[in-house]
Amino acid sequence: MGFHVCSQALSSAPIHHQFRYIHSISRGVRRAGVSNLRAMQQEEELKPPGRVRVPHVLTVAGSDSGAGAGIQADMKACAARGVYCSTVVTAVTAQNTVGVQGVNIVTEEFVREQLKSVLSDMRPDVVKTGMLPSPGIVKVLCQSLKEFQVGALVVDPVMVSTSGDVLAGSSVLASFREELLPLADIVTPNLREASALLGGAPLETVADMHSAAKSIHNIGPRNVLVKGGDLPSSSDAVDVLFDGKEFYEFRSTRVNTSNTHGTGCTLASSIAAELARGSSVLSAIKIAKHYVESALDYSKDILIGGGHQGPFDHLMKLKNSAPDLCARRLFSPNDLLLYAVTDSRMNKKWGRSMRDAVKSAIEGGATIVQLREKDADTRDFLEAAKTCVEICRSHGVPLLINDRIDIALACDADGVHVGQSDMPARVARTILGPDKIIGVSCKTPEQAEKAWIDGADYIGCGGVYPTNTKENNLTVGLDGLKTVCLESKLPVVAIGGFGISNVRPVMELGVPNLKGVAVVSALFDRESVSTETQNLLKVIIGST
Ligand SMILES: Cc1ncc(COP(=O)(O)OP(=O)(O)O)c(N)n1
Ligand SMILES: Cc1nc(C(=O)O)sc1CCOP(=O)(O)O
Ligand SMILES: [Mg+2]
Repeated sequence: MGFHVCSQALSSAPIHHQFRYIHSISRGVRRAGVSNLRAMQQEEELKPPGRVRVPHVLTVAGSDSGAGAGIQADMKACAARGVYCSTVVTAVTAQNTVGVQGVNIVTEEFVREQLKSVLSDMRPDVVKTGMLPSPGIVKVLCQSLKEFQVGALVVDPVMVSTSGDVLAGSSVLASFREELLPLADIVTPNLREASALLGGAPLETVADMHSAAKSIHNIGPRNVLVKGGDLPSSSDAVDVLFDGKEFYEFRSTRVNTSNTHGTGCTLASSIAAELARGSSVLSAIKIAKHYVESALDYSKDILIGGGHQGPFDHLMKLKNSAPDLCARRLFSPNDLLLYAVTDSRMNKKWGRSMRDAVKSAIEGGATIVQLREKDADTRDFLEAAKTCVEICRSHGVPLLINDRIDIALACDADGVHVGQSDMPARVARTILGPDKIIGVSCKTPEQAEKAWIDGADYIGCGGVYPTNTKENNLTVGLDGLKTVCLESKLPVVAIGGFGISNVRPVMELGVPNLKGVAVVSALFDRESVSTETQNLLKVIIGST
């Protein structure tokens, strides 16, 4: 299959070079009688200018109607790892979290047709196999792989589902041994599959796994990963890799969850995805294992189905929309009512930590918080921000970071606030994705229009009154605020010089877009942040 040579030769090359090279090598090998170099040149010439090749895995597997395993798991894993995934369906199963209720095997002719469609045109970098339910289908696959060579072949020798149902009978075993495994760059049996491939002797210890990996390697695959997730004698999950020379052990703490349906498919397709991205076999396994563990850990408390083995969340996003599991919720313009903006200098002056400042503001009734820490050390800022995220989330109050998109991402804040000379909102939106809150400072209707086009959620308009908190800040006054509010398509929070004595006229402007006031010194340059917040909130509520 050619992958082994590539990975050895390129292990120290930068990842994007490795990726380009794997494409070139695999294309080169495909053309019999043409030198690799010539084929590589032709390949580059064939690529239309300005178009980018993307890593691509073809999965040849069965469909799982419950979507925890099989083709569906492979597609989600590849999507999560940033790799395109095409599919050849070998069987359609009726399946849920209880078990497999039915299997409908696709004809050999139609599997061949699917393989030809994908391999002749779309040229996947890596083929990954899962459920191959008949010796005839294994034969068709092996013939196609010889006709259309690919960069690497990952074989997950699926035989029995996690619920204990047989997905490939013993007749398939001989085809695996004689035809498929000799073509594989890596095969990933679990304990039962490894035992079945070797004639049925049970594997009970890590030493048994070592000798099984070696024996399976003798059948022909370049690498054998025996997965020890079910090993009764170990409290850790141990997987053993044998590459023909060395053994490697991958140990990880078991995730305490029953949501493990599809872990085998996911690990194999994640390995395939990493190989397609240009990783060596060893790195691909490491990255894939880490990814599967993170997804299992994220999903350990999700509930889908009534059976004893649930699916997990490959994209680690489902809980964002489950209000009972996560206090995070979508942005509402009413969150802007009393917007507390912290200030590192004021915290220092009053001997307050960022955490205590945020906690007090929330206790006083702040409806949204922004960490505006202009001279905080990055590491300290990140640590404090993580604590503030926890506090805010436990109170259902959104937390935004001023200016620093990196800190917002690292602490998983709810969003950012950026000004006219900070990172453009359009770029921040691309980096942060659709779910985060983005606010933009605007002094004019034109800036407000641009913020809307760029995908912001709200604008901050000021300085309404003069302020000592921000140097050289242009004041727009109540009239400027009103003009911006009337033109803005986004909700507006007013900022600059607000306190108990002057907040009422702003709230009484009577423009529907104006949703609240953002305040720094009147809350944080005071002895009791919670009392000041409470008192200001009373005035705001009283005037709305
Ligand atoms: C709610 C809100 N509005 C405006 C600002 C000011 O942001 P910016 O113009 O980027 O200035 P700095 O705060 O970075 O000095 C804000 N922070 N919050
Ligand atoms: C951070 C900030 N931005 C402003 C703007 O006009 O965009 S005014 C300002 C400072 C607001 O502080 P205080 O509440 O202490 O006046
Ligand atoms: Mg800024």
